[in-house]
Amino acid sequence: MRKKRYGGRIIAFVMAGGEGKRLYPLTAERCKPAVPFGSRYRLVDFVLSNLINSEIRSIYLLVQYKPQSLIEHIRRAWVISPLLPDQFVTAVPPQMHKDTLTFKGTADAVYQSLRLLEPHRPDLVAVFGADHVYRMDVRQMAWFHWKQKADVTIAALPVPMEQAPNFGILATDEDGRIHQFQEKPQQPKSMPSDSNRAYASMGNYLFNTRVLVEALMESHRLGETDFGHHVLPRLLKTHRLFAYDFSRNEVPGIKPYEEVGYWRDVGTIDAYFEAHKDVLGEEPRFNAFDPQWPIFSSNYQGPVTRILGGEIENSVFGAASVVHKGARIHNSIIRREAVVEAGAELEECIIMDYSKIKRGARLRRVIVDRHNIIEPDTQIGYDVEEDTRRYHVSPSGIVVVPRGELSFYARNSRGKGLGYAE
Ligand SMILES: Nc1ncnc2c1ncn2[C@@H]1O[C@H](COP(=O)(O)OP(=O)(O)O[C@H]2O[C@H](CO)[C@@H](O)[C@H](O)[C@H]2O)[C@@H](O)[C@H]1O
Repeated sequence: MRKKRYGGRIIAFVMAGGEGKRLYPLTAERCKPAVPFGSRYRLVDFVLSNLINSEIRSIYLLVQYKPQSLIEHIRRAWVISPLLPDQFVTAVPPQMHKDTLTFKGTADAVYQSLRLLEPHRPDLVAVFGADHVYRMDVRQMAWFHWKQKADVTIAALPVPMEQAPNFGILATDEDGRIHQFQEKPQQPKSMPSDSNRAYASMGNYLFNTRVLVEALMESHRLGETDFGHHVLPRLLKTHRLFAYDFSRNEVPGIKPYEEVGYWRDVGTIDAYFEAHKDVLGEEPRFNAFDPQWPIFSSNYQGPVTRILGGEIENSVFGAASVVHKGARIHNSIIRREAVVEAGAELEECIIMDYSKIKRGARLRRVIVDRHNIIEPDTQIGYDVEEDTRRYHVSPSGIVVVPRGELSFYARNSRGKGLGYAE
């Protein structure tokens, strides 16, 4: 497994300002990195866990769009230790220097935060996205970067051709040196070895610190704002850019049945829904509960889940949920403090925190966002026309019930909506 180690100092900027338009309505009130995932995570937990497990523990999280849920989550879940000042996850809003009130793009976000590097004097800066579900040992990428004497290394993996226009697409020499980079090309080129797939950037970069600082100062001067569109194509002409093949990354503890190099950009409701299927089953494609590579999240102190009866198959539950007698739950994910009442039926559903599915309601292929009450005997997922009138329906027919309104608090028996589920 991992034999050689990179010995320099690495600081991380995690770009967590994404609006996630295609995940609407899950991103109506929160940024994409704060979108809940699985039974207890938010999307940002994956990149943060990967960095922490890779011993990169000085992390600046660049936030912008609707950041409140994300900031609250970081405050509760990601305090490393006040005794270790070099180990932190800090949310950084736009610095409002001169003319800038916002981050104008990913490169501008890092440019505005460059001063934060000064006290650390890192050898490398990891600039990572915050929106993906995966496990990665970043030390292996750093070792590759050092060995190749790279200025910039981009983590990359093959994707099916039909998805390629959503990504930065690379072409490399045999040793991984990049000779072409196109951000989201209309007509992507396939890999020479596989005409059905293109080699895509994962949006995770390692930069030699000086190269990054000089490149971003130049970008700022030129009015460039984005890594994929501007900075990387320009650096390609003058510097050594390499692609790190993510399929070679070996995460300790991976089970034989798991997909090697599992990585999902859950950018749309359909992709988000599909990725949830990967965490279910006796042999899940992606197992987030690996003691050798833990995915950390909030440290919840409430009660455990209570199952009072019902018929349950292939489903996972967050803490403090309640399943009443006579409920049927199949192939579903029930997050924290959710309640499924007697006679309610859930088939392939994601029920988020603090939501209640009342007696006799039937839901099929539905995502219920937080703080909702689904009234008794409601049917969702059985009549597309009706669902389209009332909710959001994705191209493949997944229904999303948006986050509950403030009236939820008034309707909830405790008047607050945050008591333990009953
Ligand atoms: N203004 C801003 N401030 C702070 N953070 C911001 C931001 N705008 C976006 N982000 C964050 O930056 C990351 C990249 O998001 P983008 O929307 O810029 O690119 P996209 O994911 O489309 O492509 C990118 O990621 C894909 C892989 O998903 C690559 O293939 C592609 O080349 C690359 O550009 C995300 O984590 C997002 O949350």
